[in-house]
Amino acid sequence: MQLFETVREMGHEQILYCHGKNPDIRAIIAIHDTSLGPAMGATRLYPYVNEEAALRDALRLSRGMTYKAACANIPAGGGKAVIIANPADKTDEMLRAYGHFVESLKGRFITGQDMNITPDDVRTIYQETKYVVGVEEKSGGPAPITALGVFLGLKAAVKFRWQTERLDGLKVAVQGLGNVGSNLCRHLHEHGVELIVADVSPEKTAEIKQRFGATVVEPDEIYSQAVDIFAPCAMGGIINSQTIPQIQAKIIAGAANNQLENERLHGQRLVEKGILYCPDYVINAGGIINVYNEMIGYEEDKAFKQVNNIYDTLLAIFNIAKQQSITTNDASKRLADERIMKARISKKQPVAA
Ligand SMILES: NC(=O)C1=CN([C@@H]2O[C@H](COP(=O)(O)OP(=O)(O)OC[C@H]3O[C@@H](n4cnc5c(N)ncnc54)[C@H](O)[C@@H]3O)[C@@H](O)[C@H]2O)C=CC1
Ligand SMILES: O=C(O)CCC(=O)C(=O)O
Repeated sequence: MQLFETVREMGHEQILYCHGKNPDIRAIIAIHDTSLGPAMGATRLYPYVNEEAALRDALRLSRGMTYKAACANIPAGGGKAVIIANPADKTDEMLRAYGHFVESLKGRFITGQDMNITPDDVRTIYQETKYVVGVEEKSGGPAPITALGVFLGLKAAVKFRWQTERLDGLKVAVQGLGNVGSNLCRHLHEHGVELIVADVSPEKTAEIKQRFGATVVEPDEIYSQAVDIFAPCAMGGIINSQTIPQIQAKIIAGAANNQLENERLHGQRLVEKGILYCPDYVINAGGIINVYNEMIGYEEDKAFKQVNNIYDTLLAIFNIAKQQSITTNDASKRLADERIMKARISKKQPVAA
């Protein structure tokens, strides 16, 4: 990868490579855009196959955070960090060393909990830096409110597609039953939805089967299920040339970041196949909305009101996409770009930064 060429093309401001020998740590903090405010984005720990895969994930995730904050109308920029490690090798020392790197950015980057980072880990990082959100004593982990936002976004998609407020009788396939996926299953079950689920963890599938009567399928069988809605709540890149031909659902509404492997190509393929796609960074904004509110002084009512807006924002995006014959992903990106551009003009920054 030509690093400077890539970041120029994607619009990143800064990439910080964090390295330590004792404790052993390799992490990448990517700051995409701070036109709207300090870069916010949680930290993911993952055993990436190589460093390029980790960098690519950090670059795409951080850019998604810029669009996410802009579409949610939150005065925050986009950033994200990845720690390259096997979850089994995670130590408190590693997390504290990582906290030092976050602290060194003096608030330009504010982080929280993504995959394989637990609320206890957030507390450990918090020992070294105050630039951490989603701390248990404040607003808590953002996953339940992210799941609520995804649920509301899914309802907006059902309303747009089938002109109904009701979900009972629908079948939803949920991929990934972690912090967000399990909470989404709860909302759907409470509204009479039939669940088909998959996770690489047999403990998690067993729990969701027992709690909500879900049907469990193998991870690679989740795409081809005869369902109304597919809800990806695990890794990104899962909507691609291999999976699109298998998908029978008419709506894709899930929490995973960066669902489209190639935004232009696969966004267009979904349109051709008549599948309504809820742009990930719009439907999964509940987390950033909640942690942003924590940062400015948490008021639960205010945060929930903003999360409720996800429903209307998505309906507006679906309508723009329909009227302008563009993909829903392009419609949401236009909304984000307009807001970022306005902020740059009012701060007298170059508009094409
Ligand atoms: N936690 C939050 O508030 C937010 C999370 N997201 C995104 O939502 C997704 C899920 O986040 P969390 O629930 O917090 O993560 P998590 O780590 O709690 O859950 C992920 C789940 O996916 C499962 N999984 C991994 N690979 C899989 C595969 N190939 N097939 C099926 N299941 C698989 C894991 O076993 C785990 O149960 C991630 O992409 C994350 O970036 C986005 C916005 C906010
Ligand atoms: O938890 C955070 O720091 C912000 C939310 C986030 O990272 C995400 O939406 O992916």
